Amino acid sequence: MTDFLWLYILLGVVLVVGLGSALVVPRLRRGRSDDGTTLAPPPSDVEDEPADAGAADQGTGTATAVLERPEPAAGRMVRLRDRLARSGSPLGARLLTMLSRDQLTEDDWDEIEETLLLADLGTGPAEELLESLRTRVRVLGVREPSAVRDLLRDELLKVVDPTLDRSLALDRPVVDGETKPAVLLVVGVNGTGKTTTVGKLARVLVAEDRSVVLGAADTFRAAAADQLQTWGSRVGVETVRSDRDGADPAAVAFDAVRTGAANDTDVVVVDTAGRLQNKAGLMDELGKISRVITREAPLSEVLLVLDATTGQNGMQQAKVFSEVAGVTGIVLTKLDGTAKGGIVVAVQRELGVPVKLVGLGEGPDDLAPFDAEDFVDGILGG
Ligand SMILES: Nc1nc2c(ncn2[C@@H]2O[C@H](COP(=O)(O)OP(=O)(O)OP(=O)(O)O)[C@@H](O)[C@H]2O)c(=O)[nH]1
Repeated sequence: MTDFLWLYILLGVVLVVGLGSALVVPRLRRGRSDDGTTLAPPPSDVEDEPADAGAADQGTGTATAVLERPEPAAGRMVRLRDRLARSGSPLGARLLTMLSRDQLTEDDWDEIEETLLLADLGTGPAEELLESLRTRVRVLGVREPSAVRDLLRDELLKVVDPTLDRSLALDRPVVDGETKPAVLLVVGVNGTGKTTTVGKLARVLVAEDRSVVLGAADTFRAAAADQLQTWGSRVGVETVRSDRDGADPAAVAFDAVRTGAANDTDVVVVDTAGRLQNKAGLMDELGKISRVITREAPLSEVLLVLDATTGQNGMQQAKVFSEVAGVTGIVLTKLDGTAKGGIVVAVQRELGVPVKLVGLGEGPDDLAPFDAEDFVDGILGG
């Protein structure tokens, strides 16, 4: 009898332990997401599937008690005027002074050309602008300051090109009858302001009442994911990330898009490290990220972030990124820190894609949709 009693106790213990682990283990496997979303590994039949696909962890960062209300994005470019004025003698002011001289000699025209080149406009657009100005000044004989200003405004506007479509592609694509999020991939050399731009862009989208998920696929710099999560949590936006240093960026990007699709999110914005070790390495990394993302949803935009203060020097790297990543739009950051606005024109010409957004400072709402007229008025200074 005593022998049977021990047997019953043993059976009871086995049952309790078995039941407990059946309930607890799956919960642990779901990661630390507190909104119930599960981690989503990429399809296993993929030949270039990331080694640690599905390893991304999710930090919702939505627990912040008071969410910030980002400003509407419209009209932000007006700030450019003040910022440019503070960053040194604006291009426009110098040109206006020269063009208003009584008799414009060859030396004056040389000086004007030099000013345009120093402003990073690039040789082609600078010559074009100069030619046009020379003809119109000769024909019209304008000297009166307001007429000179109008003329210069006109010509600058032409080279900046107000006809380009600068809107972000945010329409949600439909794949096999399912509406997916619009996916924006953000690439560029480290230090140009990618992570900050993704954070600011989340705010622009939230201000437009869109739901957003951020993907912290810059797994190279450990602090980048924290930085992004902080940006997101301030406006109630979820950040999908990995807590493991050096995790596969493609896996994190995939998980972010999967999470966005599962939650019926409008836009997923993916930050990348994009370190320019060499062209082949970069092609490998960005190629893998976009291939893995497109298994879940097509890429709506590939935005290249460029630092305006690096001017023509940044152009070579920009070209490599544009060749490798199929860039659809440019974000020009730190425009507040340079008097050389000409880079807007040069980069559009070189890469053949429009500047869509500009960074005008370090403040959370210092990212503006690019507007050609506001930009020209900004560099003309008033
Ligand atoms: N003045 C100014 N500073 C900016 C702007 N955009 C970004 N920054 C600053 O540029 C610095 C670098 O920004 P990050 O966003 O960390 O750059 P990143 O490209 O993500 O860098 P990695 O993560 O190393 O690749 C930060 O100090 C930003 O505040 C801008 O439009 N104007």
